[in-house]
Amino acid sequence: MGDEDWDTEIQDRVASFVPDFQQLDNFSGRANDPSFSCSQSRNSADAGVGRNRSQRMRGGFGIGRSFGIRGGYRGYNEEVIGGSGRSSWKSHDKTESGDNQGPKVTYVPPPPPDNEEAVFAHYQTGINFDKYDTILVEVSGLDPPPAILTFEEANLCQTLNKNIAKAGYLKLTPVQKYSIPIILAGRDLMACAQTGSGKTAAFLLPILAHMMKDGVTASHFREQQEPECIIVAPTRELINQIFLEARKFSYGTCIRPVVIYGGTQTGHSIRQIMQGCNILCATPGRLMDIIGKEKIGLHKVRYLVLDEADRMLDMGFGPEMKKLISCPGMPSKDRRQTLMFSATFPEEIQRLAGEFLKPEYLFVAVGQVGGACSDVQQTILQVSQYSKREKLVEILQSIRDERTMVFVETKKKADFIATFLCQEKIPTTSIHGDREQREREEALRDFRFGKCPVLVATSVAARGLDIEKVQHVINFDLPSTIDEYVHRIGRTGRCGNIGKAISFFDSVSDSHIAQPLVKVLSDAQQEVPSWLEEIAFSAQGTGFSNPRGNIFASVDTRKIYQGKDSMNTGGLTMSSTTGTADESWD
Ligand SMILES: Nc1ncnc2c1ncn2[C@@H]1O[C@H](COP(=O)(O)OP(=O)(O)OP(=O)(O)O)[C@@H](O)[C@H]1O
Repeated sequence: MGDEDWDTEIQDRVASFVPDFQQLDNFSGRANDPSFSCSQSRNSADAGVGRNRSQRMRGGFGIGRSFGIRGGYRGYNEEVIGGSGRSSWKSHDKTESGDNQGPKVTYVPPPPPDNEEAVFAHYQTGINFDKYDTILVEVSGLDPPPAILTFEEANLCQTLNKNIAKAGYLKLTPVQKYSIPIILAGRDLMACAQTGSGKTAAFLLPILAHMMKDGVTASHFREQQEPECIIVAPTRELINQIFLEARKFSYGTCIRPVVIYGGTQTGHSIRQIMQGCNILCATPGRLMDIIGKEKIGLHKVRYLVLDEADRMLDMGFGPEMKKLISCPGMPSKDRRQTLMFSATFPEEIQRLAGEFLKPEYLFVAVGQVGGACSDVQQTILQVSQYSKREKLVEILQSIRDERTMVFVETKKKADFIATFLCQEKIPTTSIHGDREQREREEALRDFRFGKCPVLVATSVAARGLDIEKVQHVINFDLPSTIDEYVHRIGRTGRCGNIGKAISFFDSVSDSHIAQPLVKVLSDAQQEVPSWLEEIAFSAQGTGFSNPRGNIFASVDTRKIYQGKDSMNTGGLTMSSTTGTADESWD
């Protein structure tokens, strides 16, 4: 994972997927060997694979390319922070791409299909969807509105209700039951709920309902647009997915969502915006670039949403988000509604979030904060680096063409493993930050539609992606943090469906994660192998004694820091509605 440095992507936009087959033999059993190379990954940052993992555990906003909170090193490969966005909000950059380095980006993504059937295409909820109702929910903060139990109680307008029905939504998920009334009541919110449990609709529906009630007018062609809502997410594919959800729920209304993200032609982003923009879905780099080019005015922003908020606030994107909220024209936190969603919310990130949220924001925790989705059957296998490829092939051959995501640590390795699997006659594609955006989207399409049932991915695909029928996740390499593990395995077992996650544990390189892994497994009532318990036990006293790396909160951190000056303690009371969360992670 250490190779996913943010600015390497700028330099290496034209990488093509033409793996060097001769190199494959060199790869055997030397996954972390920096000497191992591949022709399409001409990226010196890949040498970072050998970095000491402990470097990744430090926190706080910093400068440059140092490592961040919970392994949140600067930027992964998720989004290029445009040159203009780094130093000032205003762009003086005249290049099309907005990036000062690297070749001009000319990719214009194809427009999404706009026939009604395609807009509302969805997959079925699974057999465990109703079990969501038994998950404990905790709400903290002053005077929260009561949860709703049905869509009718939300009192949304007719068009929204029709769209909800066409999307196949019959019942609210827990995060929706609690978040929708909170957002409708105009409150700021930090919400944490397990992967695949409907957080996107939990913020989109009430925002759209408000906008409809307020009589937001259709925006027409203008050089500068003033959106009412800005949604940011860390990866291009995820923000595109959120845009498609926004387009679905706003279907037949005058509200116009627009998506802009890196790796595509900036001129295309500008043209999309100029045609009218009520809801702007953006990755941070492109957003700051467009603001710098004064194509977006911020005066009317009433809703600011940070999806995967812990990621958006850590070292990678935190500085950009801070810049965003201090851009000229951006309403102060008192005059906008700020909403944060994720499946994981480390304590330090919650503290940083206080800068963005009104002091009396509400905190919703569905189940255990940062807990793995209980619909994913987790298996940990002890496999050494030298046996991983063989084991992978054995597993993939036994599960045949069931859709599988294989996570690896580096971009180079993603290409090598993908090529290797193709040679083994297993149709495979790959997604990572060294691939051009066109290739990334093609890879996702090939995977989504079953042309390639195996997708080898780096952390770029770990969060948020909602792909039908992903039955398996394989961690060929375990990630450096437990939160990343939780997000990765959450690509399966979504919306009440069952999924399986298999992780290769190499006791030489993965012992740092043994303790939090044991905790996550046991919290999700999964079998914990005795060898893993032993490794976790022997790791005690080595600096990892807190199972979540000492920076994880099970609940609203305002409770822990109540009365301490450094914390945002505004309006904290407990108003647990259906039970209490497990606080043992503190
Ligand atoms: N009430 C509902 N009824 C039926 N399907 C739903 C409902 N809410 C959400 N879904 C579907 O469940 C899937 C997962 O939702 P979503 O992507 O919003 O999850 P998430 O909680 O944001 O996950 P992640 O943490 O991985 O980002 C989507 O396909 C979505 O359309």
